[in-house]
Amino acid sequence: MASYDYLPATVLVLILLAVTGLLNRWKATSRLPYPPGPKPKLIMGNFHDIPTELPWVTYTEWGRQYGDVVHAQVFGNHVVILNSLKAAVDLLEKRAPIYSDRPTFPMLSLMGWDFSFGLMRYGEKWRQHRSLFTQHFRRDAIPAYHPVQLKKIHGLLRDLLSTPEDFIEHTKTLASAIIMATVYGYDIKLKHDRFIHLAEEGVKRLSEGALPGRFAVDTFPFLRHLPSWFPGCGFHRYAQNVSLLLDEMKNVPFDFVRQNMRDGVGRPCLASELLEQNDTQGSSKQQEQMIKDVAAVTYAAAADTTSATLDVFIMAMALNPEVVRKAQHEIDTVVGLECLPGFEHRSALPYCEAVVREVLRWSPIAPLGVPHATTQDDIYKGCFIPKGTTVLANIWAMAHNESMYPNPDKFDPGRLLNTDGQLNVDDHILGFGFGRRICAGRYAADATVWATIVSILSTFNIEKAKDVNGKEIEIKIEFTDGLVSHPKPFKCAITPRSDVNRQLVESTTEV
Ligand code: HEM
Repeated sequence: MASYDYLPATVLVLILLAVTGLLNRWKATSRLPYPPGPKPKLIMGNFHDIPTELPWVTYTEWGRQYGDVVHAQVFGNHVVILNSLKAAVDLLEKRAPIYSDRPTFPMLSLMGWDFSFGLMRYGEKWRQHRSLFTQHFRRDAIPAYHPVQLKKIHGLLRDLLSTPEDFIEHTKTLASAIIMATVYGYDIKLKHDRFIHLAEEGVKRLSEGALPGRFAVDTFPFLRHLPSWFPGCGFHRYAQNVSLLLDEMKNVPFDFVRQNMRDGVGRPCLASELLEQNDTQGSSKQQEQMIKDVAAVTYAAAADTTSATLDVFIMAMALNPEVVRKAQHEIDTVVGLECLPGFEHRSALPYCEAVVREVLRWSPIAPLGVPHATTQDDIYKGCFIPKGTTVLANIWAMAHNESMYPNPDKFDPGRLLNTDGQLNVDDHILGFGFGRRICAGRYAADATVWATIVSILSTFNIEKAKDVNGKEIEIKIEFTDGLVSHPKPFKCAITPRSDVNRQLVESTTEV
């Protein structure tokens, strides 16, 4: 047939194009070096140089040795670490169109976790999901959540009154309770809550499954095409189980919302609002799936981050009694002793605001943010950054930069205030990340964290715990590894400031 006559020529042209492309790429790469970094070994690259424990500390050290932008390579994959705010702003914000992708891991999509727009590739689907989320979590939408946030925070105060030693459990419950109430209109039960169990399991399997090196398929993606009975391919079964769990995690709370809407007992919440819109507009199944996905992302992104931040706050207070006293003095002066603080007091509490900002700076709970990735080759300060590079913002290094924050390990809210006691201009919260992938829930997070911190400070003292001999138990400042880094368990004493405060907490009601 005539069309076959063109085949050899077409193949030749395609080969020529490919060779030219490769040549161009080779020329670019051979002309310009990658950013400086530890010398890679053959095949494995820097696999053995990348630490599994507290990698941000090693990356900060690399920053001192090699500069603000450090390059490493793992089995041919490029990784660039940004150790300064300037480099993060230059690349992740000013060049956002090409630095807003997320790296892909075969295990992530096999498990079904790529439903989350927080981990999704940059593109149209991500844009739609993020925009749906933002409608409900943009700055001016947050005041609608204040009543539910305060109600759940008052529940936390009651929990701290009855079992203060379980404070880590209580901050976790608070973070979950706020999210479940705002997203699904659901009040969690304290023990054995099915929704929370599903959500926690889903998030746990994500951190286990996405752990670098846990499954060979992430290093050798071709393995995904081999059947599950093939030796070393057990990851298929693991992924399938997680995927079933995720389906339940997304669907079960929605069945609850739908049932309540039908019974007319539903409370306004994100899911019911979205479902109503969807029903009245007669939208598609695909639209409903997007609503379920976006709602489910919220739990995954919000619960752990918020509770870890509150645990950092409690640790910082136990270590810094003078900060507790100053903040309490400010609250007593502005709010008085007869009531609990509310959002209307916020602008009159600059010292407390500085405490919140210092908590987020002193120990950022996502020290390396969430990895970004490049969608095009790029050149920065004379160095070549290839398309597909994983880009890590070392938030920990930026927050501990001595020239911006002298004596950075010291917890000192005063560094964020002018001499007149008002907040200084440093209001860039590094802990929320950068550019188009910046934390989409930051306004909700900020409101919850602020209100919890001032509510606890207004009613409780936080001090080091004492042993049976009355000797203070030292607190080790240690954090866990992982995408979200929590303080390692520590003991402290959380006691009501006075009988008046105790009664105030007791007088808050459950309804
Ligand atoms: C103090 C608590 C929180 C901290 C420190 C935090 C921090 C972060 C960070 C560092 C990122 C990655 C940013 C980047 O890629 O540059 C992120 C992403 C995200 N966060 Fe948060 N977060 C917090 C709470 C929340 C809450 C309460 C919600 C939901 C209500 C939320 C929703 C999200 C979402 C959806 C993303 C993914 C954004 C995207 O990929 O487009 N976060 N967060």
